[in-house]
Amino acid sequence: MVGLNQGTEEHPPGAAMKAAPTGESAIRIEGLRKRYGDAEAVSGLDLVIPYGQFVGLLGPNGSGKTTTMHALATLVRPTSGHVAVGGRDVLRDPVGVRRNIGLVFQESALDRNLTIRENLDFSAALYDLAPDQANPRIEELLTLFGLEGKRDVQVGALSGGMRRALDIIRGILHRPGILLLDEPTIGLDVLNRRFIWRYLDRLRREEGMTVLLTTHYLEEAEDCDHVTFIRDGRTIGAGSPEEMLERFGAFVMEVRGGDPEATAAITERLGNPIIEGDRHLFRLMDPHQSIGDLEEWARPHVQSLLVRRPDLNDVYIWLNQDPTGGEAP
Ligand SMILES: Nc1ncnc2c1ncn2[C@@H]1O[C@H](COP(=O)(O)OP(=O)(O)OP(=O)(O)O)[C@@H](O)[C@H]1O
Repeated sequence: MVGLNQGTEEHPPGAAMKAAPTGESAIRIEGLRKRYGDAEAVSGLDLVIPYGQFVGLLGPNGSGKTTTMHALATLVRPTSGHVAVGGRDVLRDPVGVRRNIGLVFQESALDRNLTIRENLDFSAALYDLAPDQANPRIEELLTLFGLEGKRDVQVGALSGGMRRALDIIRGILHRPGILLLDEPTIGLDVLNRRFIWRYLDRLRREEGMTVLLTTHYLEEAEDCDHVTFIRDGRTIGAGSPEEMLERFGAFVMEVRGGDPEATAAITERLGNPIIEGDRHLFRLMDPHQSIGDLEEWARPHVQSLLVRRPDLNDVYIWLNQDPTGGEAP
């Protein structure tokens, strides 16, 4: 991948910023704390991301995801701890950090009164992209995202989905080596979400881009190399999605609307369930455990009963109810 920024001493203009400069991690967070008055938004977070990895930072509302992203993007000053991006410390070299990252944040960075093209030209200028570098890139991305016919339309007149696509174009215009995505697909329909993920996947594979993602759509994190679940600003579980699913169990028996007798009988066989609304999730650790008789007995006593493979949504619910659950055995 060619870095189109103006360059620094280590990365002169046009130098290849192929992901993996010597030894450094793309992202290194050590003991990050951020306090707002008496409240602690992030409480000692550690996260190290090697170059080229796709990592999900997952957690409920208010768990500290955006604050962490903002600390990485030099928008929030850590109260304590050490944060480095692309080998650069966010406090000592914020300009160097910003030059090498792309941001797609919850709040759009677009100016609603400018047209698409004006927004992108402005962004290109911010990253010191020369017009002969920026113009083909802008046109390529507008075409790819189906916005080429709208280049002269004011951003305020675009649909929410188009604005989000434009936010993403803006985030990757300068070919950053490291991309921070804070709920990038919020508000997009399924087709647009899939499209954007296919494109980001291509960028990762072809250009070795490092991606840190927060999302509430946990299926988007299934392709991550690593996921870190946080709550109250602390890690409550971390590993590859496969490892997390394995720790959760081989299968899950999902029961809705069971009468108390049925729920008690299943609990006796399978252990305490994870309860979410009217759903009881029973974890089956042994893939060979025979439960056919239990299923048959329970079916008439419940509204629905399904035995299925677990997914990251199950892991998320489990860890939020049992924050020690995600620790490696
Ligand atoms: N500028 C601020 N001033 C005071 N408190 C803040 C500020 N920004 C965040 N917080 C608090 O810090 C905590 C973490 O917020 P943060 O936005 O990082 O969570 P989040 O995990 O990104 O949530 P969501 O999923 O809702 O976006 C919350 O309790 C929030 O109220």
